[in-house]
Amino acid sequence: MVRKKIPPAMNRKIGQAMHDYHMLEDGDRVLVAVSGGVDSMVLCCILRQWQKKAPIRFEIVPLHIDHGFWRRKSGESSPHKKIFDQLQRHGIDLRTENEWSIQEKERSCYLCARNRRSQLFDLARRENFTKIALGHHKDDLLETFMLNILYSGNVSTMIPRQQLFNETLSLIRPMAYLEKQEIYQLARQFDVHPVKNLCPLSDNTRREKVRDLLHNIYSDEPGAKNSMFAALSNIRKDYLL
Ligand SMILES: Nc1ncnc2c1ncn2[C@@H]1O[C@H](COP(=O)(O)OP(=O)(O)OP(=O)(O)O)[C@@H](O)[C@H]1O
Repeated sequence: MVRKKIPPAMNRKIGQAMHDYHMLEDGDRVLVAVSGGVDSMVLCCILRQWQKKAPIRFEIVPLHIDHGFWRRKSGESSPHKKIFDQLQRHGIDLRTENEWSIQEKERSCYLCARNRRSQLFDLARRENFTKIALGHHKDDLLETFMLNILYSGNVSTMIPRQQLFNETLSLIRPMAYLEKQEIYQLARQFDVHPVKNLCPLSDNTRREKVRDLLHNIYSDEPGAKNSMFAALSNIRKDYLL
């Protein structure tokens, strides 16, 4: 059975993130970036529920960028219908665009993600969207923080709201305060299932390493996740080099 109501504790976290970072305003047009993974599909369902209840009016348009990996696998069909059907049950229409083409011999995770990002920005600006919503969550933010410390030598992460193009467009991450486990719980409740990513490349070894590392830290020290997350907004500049 599909239960659409978001449990109050999770709804409070979403509301807190929205409030802390002024994510939504009356009249917003929100382009929701949907990969077909569980996070961005749950994000769509959350925004749909908020749209029904919020005292402000905003529009949501979920968009999937099809990288076309399925074309190279026999028997596979486009992810559009698999995502579309699931979101339809929540009263949401999915739009799909083919990715801007990339030379196959040049394809890499970095290039693919950069290309997708440019395509999202371009479409958002051409069609007067005010926000692009992404499915990142608290665990993603902590992983990125660790990745940047361990491999890039800087202290930073993905921020819940990022202003772009003279503040005419913002990237928002409404699930910034939700943990991955909570997103899985919502996925079961909303009855959404990830659509398999058929990308033949996987350049995620560093992220996976960091994920394992963090998992071990959290198992040893159950309070560590919240403490690390709090540290992201408690910078003592006088005690840094
Ligand atoms: N093909 C795509 N089309 C549209 N948006 C995308 C696509 N791929 C990724 N995104 C957006 O970028 C976010 C981060 O992408 P990433 O590949 O890191 O996904 P993820 O952490 O596995 O999350 P998800 O479960 O949503 O795939 C996604 O949550 C989604 O909002």
